[in-house]
Amino acid sequence: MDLHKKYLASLKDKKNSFEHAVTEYLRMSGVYWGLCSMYLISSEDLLNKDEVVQWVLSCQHPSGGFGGSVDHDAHLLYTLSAVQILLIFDKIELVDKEKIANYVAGLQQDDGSFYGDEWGEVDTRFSYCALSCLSLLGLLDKIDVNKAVDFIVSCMNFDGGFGCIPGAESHGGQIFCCVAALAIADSLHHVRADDLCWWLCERQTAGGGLNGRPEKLPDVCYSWWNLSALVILGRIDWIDREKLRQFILNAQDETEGGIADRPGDVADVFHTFFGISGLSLLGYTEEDEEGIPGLRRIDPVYALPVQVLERMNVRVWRAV
Ligand SMILES: COc1ccc(S(=O)(=O)N2Cc3cc(-c4ccc(C=O)o4)ccc3N(Cc3cncn3C)C[C@H]2Cc2ccc(O)cc2)cc1
Ligand SMILES: [Zn+2]
Repeated sequence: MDLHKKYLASLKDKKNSFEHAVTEYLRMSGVYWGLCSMYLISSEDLLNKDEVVQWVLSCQHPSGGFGGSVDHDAHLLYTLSAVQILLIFDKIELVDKEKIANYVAGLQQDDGSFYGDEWGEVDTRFSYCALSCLSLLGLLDKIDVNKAVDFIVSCMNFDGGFGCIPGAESHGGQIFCCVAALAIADSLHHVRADDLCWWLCERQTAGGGLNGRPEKLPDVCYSWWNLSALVILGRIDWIDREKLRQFILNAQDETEGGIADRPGDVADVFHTFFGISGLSLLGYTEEDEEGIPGLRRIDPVYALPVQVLERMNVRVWRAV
């Protein structure tokens, strides 16, 4: 835990690294992954709250949307990340919620789908970003939720999984987005839970890690994508939790801190966040028996600390 705290706190000082330069376009999400990781290991105090909040606000456009960095175009991905950061810091009152909600609602299409931004890419990832962002702002009534649900259901495949668009293959990342979005819309009855959870538990490989599609290598981030869907559908016991826990712990960098996509690879903030979140979902938090001291609970639907959601009176997910 101490090494992970040092790793996460050091990210703000690595502004000249290659990785920092090539991930400028998603910096808003990178800050959310880093900050939420620090909160989950009870070390959010290591960040300069006012400095981060001012930077987030400097990325907002007149449209109400947020870009991935200063002077970057507004996008739904980074608008959600900005709202999540402000909620973790309890500073959402600094923004005009209606303005953000109007930006998000303006991206919904006639078939219920969402563009990621003005350039028109459609992906079920963006359906999740829209429903999660509006739900967190308490403004779900700004969109046609029934049509949003219809589009998501149109992306369901024979295997019970979901893809980016109708007819696209099932993928762990899209399955999280669609199942969590349907949960927010109180529409989980559309999910063929046994078929989908069979597909999800089949994603566990011999080494204990989960992959995102059949025949692919296991990857720590699917400890979030696949596992959160299993938790939402109440079937976490369909996988071997201890073997998955071991896979995540083996992906830790024992010298520098951080967690990689799999054992032996270089750690990054993306996989550090999803590894810590996976351990939290597996029930190894400070509230659980044999839990990791200092590890807090994460909500499987909103990917935010449960304590943050409870402070906001947003309904926290309880497995069915
Ligand atoms: C290293 O190659 C990639 C490939 C895709 C991407 S991505 O932006 O399309 N994206 C998010 C993502 C981020 C990172 C990363 C490393 C350091 C930082 C600093 O903030 O961020 C690394 C990977 C990654 N991927 C790729 C990936 C993860 N596991 C397997 N792969 C191939 C995911 C990808 C898609 C994505 C997921 C969530 C999200 O909110 C936005 C985009 C980024 C780097
Ligand atoms: Zn990954």
